[in-house]
Amino acid sequence: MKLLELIKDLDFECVQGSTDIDITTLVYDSRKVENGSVFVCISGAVRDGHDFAKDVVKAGAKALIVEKNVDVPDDVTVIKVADTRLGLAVSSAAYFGNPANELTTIGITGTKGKTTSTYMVRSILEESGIKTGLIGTIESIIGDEVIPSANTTPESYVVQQYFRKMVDAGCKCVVMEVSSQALMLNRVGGFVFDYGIFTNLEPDHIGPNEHKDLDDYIHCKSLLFRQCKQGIFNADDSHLEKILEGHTCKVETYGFSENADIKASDVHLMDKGGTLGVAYHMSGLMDMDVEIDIPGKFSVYNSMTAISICRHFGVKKEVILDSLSKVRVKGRVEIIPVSPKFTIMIDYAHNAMSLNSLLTTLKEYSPKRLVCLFGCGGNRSRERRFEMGEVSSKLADFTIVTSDNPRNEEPQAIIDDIVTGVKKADGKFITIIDRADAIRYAIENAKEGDVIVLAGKGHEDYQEIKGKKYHMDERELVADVVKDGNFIR
Ligand SMILES: CC(=O)N[C@H]1[C@@H](OP(=O)(O)OP(=O)(O)OC[C@H]2O[C@@H](n3ccc(=O)[nH]c3=O)[C@H](O)[C@@H]2O)O[C@H](CO)[C@@H](O)[C@@H]1O[C@H](C)C(=O)N[C@@H](C)C(=O)N[C@H](CCC(=O)O)C(=O)O
Ligand SMILES: Nc1ncnc2c1ncn2[C@@H]1O[C@H](COP(=O)(O)OP(=O)(O)OP(=O)(O)O)[C@@H](O)[C@H]1O
Ligand SMILES: N[C@H](CCC[C@H](N)C(=O)O)C(=O)O
Ligand SMILES: [Mg+2]
Repeated sequence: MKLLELIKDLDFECVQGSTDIDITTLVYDSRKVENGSVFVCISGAVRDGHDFAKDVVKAGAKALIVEKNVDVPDDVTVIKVADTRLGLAVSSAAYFGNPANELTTIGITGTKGKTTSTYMVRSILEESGIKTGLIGTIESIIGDEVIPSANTTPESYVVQQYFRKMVDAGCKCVVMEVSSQALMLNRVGGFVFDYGIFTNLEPDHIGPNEHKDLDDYIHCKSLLFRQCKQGIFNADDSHLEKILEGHTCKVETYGFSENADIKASDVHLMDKGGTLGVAYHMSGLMDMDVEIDIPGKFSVYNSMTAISICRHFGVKKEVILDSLSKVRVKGRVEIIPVSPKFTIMIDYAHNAMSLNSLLTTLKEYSPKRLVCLFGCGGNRSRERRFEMGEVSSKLADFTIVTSDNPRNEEPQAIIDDIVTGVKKADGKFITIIDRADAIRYAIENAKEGDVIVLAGKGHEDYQEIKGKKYHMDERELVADVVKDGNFIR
């Protein structure tokens, strides 16, 4: 491939060398450079790719894409752009032959509900015969291939690479989670989404290496709607007006609001003995009764998100209802069958918003006792700890404070922060630093009618301590306790 072909859609200045050269690979990690590579210098959170300019030339790079000046031999082509992350996105799209043009692309953004909605969309579209790829927090699904995720939205090069693989695997469509960080860091640059969806927004991801403040967080989320053709929005969210600022897409809404294009009403929570679910009526652009075996009022929103999208594909109502009745998402209100006398579920709520909506909705099922077990991630927003502590203390009847992924922080220090929040609301609690011990305590002390929530780790099968990931799957921890049998049955 000629270098010019790769960068033709970029706004660039050729500082030295020629654009009429053959290149082999496009790379943004110096360790992957080969003879003939183009190296994109990214100024990251930890390292600066420009610092590797000399090394990559030694390793065979024939061209560099930069945003700062670099000192390399004259025969190396240097292309300067304003933003190398955007440069990487646009050149990656070209490198993989602009696969987004061969797919219907759906991007879902919002603080919560992205993962759940993407699986619902994929389930409905696949059931109706539309082969659909998925990219998100848990994994990416490309035909039969499943790749575990490091980020909710991967780097732009990986996004384009997965799109290409999806096209090659016969996918007609892709549904992906678009995090605010991804929008901030141009991971989804270089193409226009066919559909952009906004689920909801609450303050989150504000801190070092994330967003500098709430306005920046909102602004980044709003960028999706300058980069999609059809926007679909939660009409009930108080931040909607700001999210719509500067939008260039067509607008359609869903929610409980009178003026929503797709409206929900008559919500009934269902408790079928061990299975918690929800039913509601949908009217407006779509008229149908919906029933799903996933608990929570937020399941109404997530399913409305999915149905609003799938409506555009002309999917039949029966297919929608059938696939929604089957869809389960790992670690999202995932009920583990242990005893008919109490309910235990694994969930991914790891901030105040999700914990609040989860516990609020579970309370509506009128459990005899709501028990909430959680910890908070180290090297993440400290505010989350106070807030989650307070939310659990307020809403749960009993809180078990334990560890999540301590990362490089002291587990006890994180727990102390959570306890500060718990004490603010005066709820009953216990602290058990080891998560396995805490889970054992929760089950062995379960009472009839309890709903026990293991919050925060969801699909994760590890615990990260001081830079190392140790295997830890809550399903296995629960099974270990069940094996010993010291609980009510
Ligand atoms: C702070 C942040 O967002 N970091 C992300 C970012 O890393 P970075 O580019 O800043 O990496 P860096 O280590 O500083 O390196 C800079 C450049 O130098 C290059 N380099 C580095 C070393 C070397 O020897 N040679 C070399 O060339 C790197 O390849 C890179 O191009 O780009 C990487 C690739 O896309 C991401 O994996 C990484 O996510 C980290 C792991 C992370 O924790 N991100 C979080 C904040 C995040 O993005 N979260 C969102 C939302 C999660 C949710 O759903 O709630 C997400 O989408 O995952
Ligand atoms: N629509 C919603 N509104 C509020 N809370 C929700 C909603 N959907 C799910 N939740 C709660 O948030 C948790 C995470 O949901 P989900 O994984 O679908 O969201 P997400 O946007 O992908 O989140 P993340 O950014 O953490 O990956 C769930 O386990 C549940 O407790
Ligand atoms: N992708 C998010 C999820 C964290 C989930 C929770 N288990 C934690 O470790 O805080 C993050 O890395 O911030
Ligand atoms: Mg997610």
